[in-house]
Amino acid sequence: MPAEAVDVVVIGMGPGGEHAAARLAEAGLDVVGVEARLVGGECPYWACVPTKMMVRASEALAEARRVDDLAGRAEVSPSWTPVATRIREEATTDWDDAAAVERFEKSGGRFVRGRARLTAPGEVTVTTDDGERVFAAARAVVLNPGTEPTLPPIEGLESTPYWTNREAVAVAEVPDSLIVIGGGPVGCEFAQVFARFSAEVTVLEAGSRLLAADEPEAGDLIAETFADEGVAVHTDARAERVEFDGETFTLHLGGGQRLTAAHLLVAAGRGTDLEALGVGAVGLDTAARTVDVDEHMRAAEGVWAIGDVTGHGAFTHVSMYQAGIAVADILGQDGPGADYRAVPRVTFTEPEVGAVGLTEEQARDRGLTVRTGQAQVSSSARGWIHGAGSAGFVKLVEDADRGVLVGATAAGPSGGEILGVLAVAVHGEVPTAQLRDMIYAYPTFHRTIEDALRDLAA
Ligand SMILES: Cc1cc2nc3c(=O)[nH]c(=O)nc-3n(C[C@H](O)[C@H](O)[C@H](O)COP(=O)(O)OP(=O)(O)OC[C@H]3O[C@@H](n4cnc5c(N)ncnc54)[C@H](O)[C@@H]3O)c2cc1C
Ligand SMILES: NC(=O)c1ccc[n+]([C@@H]2O[C@H](COP(=O)([O-])OP(=O)(O)OC[C@H]3O[C@@H](n4cnc5c(N)ncnc54)[C@H](O)[C@@H]3O)[C@@H](O)[C@H]2O)c1
Repeated sequence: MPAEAVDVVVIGMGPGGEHAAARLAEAGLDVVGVEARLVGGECPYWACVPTKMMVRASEALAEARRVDDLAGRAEVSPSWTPVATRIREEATTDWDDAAAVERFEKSGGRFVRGRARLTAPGEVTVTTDDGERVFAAARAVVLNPGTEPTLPPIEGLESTPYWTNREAVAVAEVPDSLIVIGGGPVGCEFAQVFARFSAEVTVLEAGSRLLAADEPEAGDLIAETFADEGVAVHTDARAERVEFDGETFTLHLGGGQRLTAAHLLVAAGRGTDLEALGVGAVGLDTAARTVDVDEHMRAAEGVWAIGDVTGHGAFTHVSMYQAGIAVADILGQDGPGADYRAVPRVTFTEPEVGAVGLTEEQARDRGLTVRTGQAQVSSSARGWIHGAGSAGFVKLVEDADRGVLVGATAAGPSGGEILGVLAVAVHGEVPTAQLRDMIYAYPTFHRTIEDALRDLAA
């Protein structure tokens, strides 16, 4: 089959791929964007956007339940209908990407629905419903395949109707009971949402704490909140076998312990099948977990990779940031390379856990002279005024030799928003002495940063 000559093929149109494909097409290149599922990727249809709509609704319930403490009396009768409707109609247009495809085509790109793989340097073969198409990309192939949920090795799991995030965002009704395998960001966000809508939820985490990528204090805080809200958490726990009898899942843990629930959500991490993507055809390791890229996102001669697959943080903002760098490089423009010192991340539980840069442990592992400072939100004037729902803390990680922050966590009410100040401090390497001289508005939650700076100096 003769190859169709093009300038660029983008494989996978997640947030970064869609952005890169459109910008390159607008720059006048002949761009083919290939997407197996929906243009926009995981984020708008099965991840960030619908889950944050769920979180928003569950926070409204939690606030309403605090009325009794603060403002009289409120009866709360949760209903999933407005959440499911919003996700179906507003967020995903019933999981239809027609508008996104049209937007891309208006930018000048050509869209192909299908599954693509590299078959030779510069050559991409796409399997579509109508057969195979081959493209020869003269200038660039951009890989943005994202990740798929990983199935943990639990006997019997594959033959059960377990959920991943894709089924969980699309539910029409809240499950009566739910076991969540995995206490990372995905598991914790879903667990709290469904519990606040009255599901009986159990989280099973193989490691010793929730939110393992964050400061231990963050995992402890979420575990305490879950205990208060009736979410059962089993850490250092692994399922060995699972059965489904048509109504109930039974998970067999080590030591004869069993857990049962009507539904099972697998949130045990994510990965990419690099073999299926054909990266071996350009000399890349098909057995690796991620595609190594340089600071301009170059993975091999004529191949750029962006997004989750690069292993620099599985976040939409990282994918978009990398897309911008790759586009500039492909267009031959000068520009700064990627800088990951201040990657912000927010887990949208309540308390919200915002973090940037290194954790204390990561900073120590790098051999830095580390000083930390910490303060509780509830001890600040605003936390005290706020009352119910004010749990949280700010933790600062300083490179004491240089007197700058290299990492920080803001957990609590609006933790992800307070993080903005800390991200600037880490990114700009603002001296901690200068942060101490700043004026922090009274009485805001972000004044907890000032308290944590005082603790850092003590
Ligand atoms: C439940 C959940 C909640 C999340 N919440 C947040 C959040 O609040 N904030 C945040 O920043 N991040 C969040 N994330 C992470 C975020 O979804 C991803 O980081 C983001 O989607 C960027 O991913 P990406 O650009 O690598 O590609 P993806 O969004 O994964 O898209 C890749 C696309 O490539 C397609 N594809 C793959 N292989 C091929 C192929 N061979 N041929 C053609 N097409 C292919 C896939 O179908 C997919 O559409 C969340 C993730 C999950 C699972
Ligand atoms: N708000 C956000 O920005 C947001 C939200 C959700 C996801 N994400 C991104 O998506 C990525 C994937 O998230 P995730 O939570 O699926 O993955 P994760 O890798 O962060 O967490 C998975 C957890 O599952 C546990 N686990 C693995 N196997 C297990 C088993 N057999 N039994 C019990 N526990 C097991 C792991 O120990 C780990 O703690 C994250 O890296 C994150 O960057 C971001």
